[in-house]
Amino acid sequence: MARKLTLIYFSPTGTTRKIVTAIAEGTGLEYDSADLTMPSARSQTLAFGPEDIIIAGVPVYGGRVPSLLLECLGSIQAEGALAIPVVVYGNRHYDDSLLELKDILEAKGAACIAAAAFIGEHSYTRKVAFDRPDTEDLESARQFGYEVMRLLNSDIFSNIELNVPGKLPYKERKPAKPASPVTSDACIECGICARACPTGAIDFKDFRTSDPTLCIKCCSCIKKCPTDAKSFTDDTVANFAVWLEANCSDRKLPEFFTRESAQKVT
Ligand SMILES: Cc1cc2nc3c(=O)[nH]c(=O)nc-3n(C[C@H](O)[C@H](O)[C@H](O)COP(=O)(O)O)c2cc1C
Repeated sequence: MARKLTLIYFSPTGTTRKIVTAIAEGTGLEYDSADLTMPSARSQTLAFGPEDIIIAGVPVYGGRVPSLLLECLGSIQAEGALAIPVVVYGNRHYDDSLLELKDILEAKGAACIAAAAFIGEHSYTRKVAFDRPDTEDLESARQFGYEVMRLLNSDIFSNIELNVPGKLPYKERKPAKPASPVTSDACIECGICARACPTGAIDFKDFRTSDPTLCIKCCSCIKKCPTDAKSFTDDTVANFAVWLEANCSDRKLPEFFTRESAQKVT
């Protein structure tokens, strides 16, 4: 069967987009993209069928799939489609996020054939997983895409269920204290921050003002600001960044899961 590949992803600071794009390149298939980062894109209903392969990529937030994606992902129609859930995390851990993403896709009727967890520079601090995904990560992602297609096209493609790490109940979502970045005098009012904000939290009439109740602390505005004018002074973010720098500096490696790898283990 001729397969149609679609990438679905949410990626405020761009690491998830880089990974799913590299996986797609590795498959050798042409592909379409549904970038769910901006609010308008999240109101579309995505529909797929048996001829489709979906690569769904999300960043890990608190060990889970970001909650603002749940409604959009929950409205996908994917009966009979093949799916590859992918999470990208900031070198701490991905906890139950990969299992949660797999469960969401399967609840919509997709069959998950492979999955992966990759590492991206942490949203909160450039010092953790600095500049990842790097060349090695992107090569691993392309290789993973290639391998999935090889398995799919081979006789050994099995029907057994895909197993990924994670447990039920999923890690509890802790209510976050409302906060948003502050803006220094370095701001040149270019508006890149407001145009890049996935929740519309930054005021288009005054780029220095943002709504803490809408901010999801994704750090898109901070990382995209050309003059480094934005930062979090909020204790929880600043303290957590210090903790991450002290405790998560080891280089973690991407992990891959296929039905065939599960078969070898059993
Ligand atoms: C609100 C929030 C929560 C996060 N939680 C985790 C986490 O639980 N584990 C982890 O390793 N990284 C965590 N991260 C880091 C991101 O998963 C990581 O930086 C990812 O590469 C960002 O993806 P993006 O570039 O596509 O936005 C978190 C980031 C944010 C903004």
